[in-house]
Amino acid sequence: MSGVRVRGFGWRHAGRRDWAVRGVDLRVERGERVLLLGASGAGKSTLLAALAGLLPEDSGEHAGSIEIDGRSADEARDRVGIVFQDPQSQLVMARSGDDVAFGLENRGVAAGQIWPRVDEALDRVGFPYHRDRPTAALSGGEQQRLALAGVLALRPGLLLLDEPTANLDPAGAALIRTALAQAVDADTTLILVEHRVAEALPLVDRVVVLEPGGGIRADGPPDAVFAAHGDALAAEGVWVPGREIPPRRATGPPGEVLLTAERLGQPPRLAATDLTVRAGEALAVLGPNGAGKSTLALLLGGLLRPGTGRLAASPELAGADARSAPHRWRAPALTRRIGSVFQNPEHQFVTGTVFDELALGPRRTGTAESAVRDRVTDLLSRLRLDRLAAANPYTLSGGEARRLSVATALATAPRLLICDEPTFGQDRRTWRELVDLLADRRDAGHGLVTVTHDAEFVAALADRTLALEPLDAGPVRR
Ligand SMILES: Nc1ncnc2c1ncn2[C@@H]1O[C@H](COP(=O)(O)OP(=O)(O)OP(=O)(O)O)[C@@H](O)[C@H]1O
Ligand SMILES: Nc1ncnc2c1ncn2[C@@H]1O[C@H](COP(=O)(O)OP(=O)(O)OP(=O)(O)O)[C@@H](O)[C@H]1O
Repeated sequence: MSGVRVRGFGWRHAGRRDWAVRGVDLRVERGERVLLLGASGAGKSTLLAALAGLLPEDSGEHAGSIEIDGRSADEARDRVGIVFQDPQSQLVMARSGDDVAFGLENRGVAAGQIWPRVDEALDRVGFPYHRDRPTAALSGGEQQRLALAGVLALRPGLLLLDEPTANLDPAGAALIRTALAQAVDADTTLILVEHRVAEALPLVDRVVVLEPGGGIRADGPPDAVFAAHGDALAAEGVWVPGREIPPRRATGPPGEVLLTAERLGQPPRLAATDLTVRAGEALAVLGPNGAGKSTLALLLGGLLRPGTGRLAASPELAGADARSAPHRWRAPALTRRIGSVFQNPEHQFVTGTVFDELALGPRRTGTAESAVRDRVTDLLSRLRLDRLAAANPYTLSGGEARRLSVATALATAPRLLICDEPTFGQDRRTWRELVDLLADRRDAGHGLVTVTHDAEFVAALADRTLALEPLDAGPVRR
């Protein structure tokens, strides 16, 4: 028997009342290519982790069974390759090439084959550096390419990918799709989780939709699934291809200047950049992986001291503060003036519950407790996080964690909000809710800077764009 057999499978994470997945029956034959869909929190990542044998018994309660090529998921681990939603959590070695080689060594690949396979995999994903590049000096998109190279090098029989192109620029995402199409041969089974359905469709021949709360909502060839269930799936949050997304343009002209950057740079991560940020305007920062977008976000957010050039806040943003450079402001003043959402939400949380995480900023800036409660309750409900108020932030799904990090930055009602990839990993419904929330802030006169690869987000919300040029890393030597 070959392929994947899931029978009555369920999993309830320790500490949670609700089952993350339940009653799932699924058969996937060897060589099939499946797109696994479902609303944020429907249990897609949990099911992938179960298939990869990565849900330890003591971390939750389990029902039903999983078999891969006739073996349990635990026993079949050497046939499976998985790329997690957060690629950084997967990188273990200090040097990029060693990270890919590590997996091959673990699986007993002959020594003479290891480095040729490492270099081939790095080429396939367009990794732009020599294999000695430190993993700590990679941008988000570069980390994602490396995590993919690590898995493709293994040539696994079952390939499990959780949002593998979410951090990539459009050219990088297209390259990865080509690499995947080549890697997935008749002997390889692919199960792909990807909210952006249109981009994933060329890679798959079947769509399986998880029903939040249990079971499978729809299963079959993509055209048939969307023809039969398109309206219902769109209403539940699935990105059904071909549906219009109404834009949210600014309702008035931009207001006062909040920040001015002149020749602002951070060699070698960001070349000298000029820009102004205004109140009542949504500015989108675009550019290829590694161009310095996240570095610019940290600089504008006052979280990194400028390497070169100058960054100054206007009196409109700095108030009576004599210091105009945001990195010189004390923490409470900075939090009130500028909110930052990092690229990796899971590195940002500091308290034990979702509620406390949201309350932290307002409490630190001296807001009265009753006002804190009102504000937190409002954000929880707008971002569909109410049922998770008591959950530990580190146990959230990818999409839930992303929404929490945006809500956290908004909780102090800062005049300026800087977001690094705010919409990554969102289903269509939560994406819309995030866009509306950010648009409301802009229309209320707040400034908004977003770093993004999300073309739909730019089309829906951005009033102005700034495209960073690629940094010239020179030709790659392997
Ligand atoms: N380690 C954990 N401990 C407790 N609960 C968890 C844990 N991991 C996930 N959950 C919960 O299980 C549910 C399913 O999460 P999962 O990550 O599988 O969803 P998902 O469909 O992949 O969502 P997304 O599209 O947002 O990434 C969510 O409600 C989440 O909060
Ligand atoms: N700690 C670091 N030390 C040295 N170089 C770094 C460090 N972090 C990132 N870099 C490099 O700086 C450049 C800019 O990184 P940054 O994360 O700002 O890019 P980005 O445009 O946000 O990329 P992505 O779209 O992939 O997220 C990249 O070439 C990256 O390899």
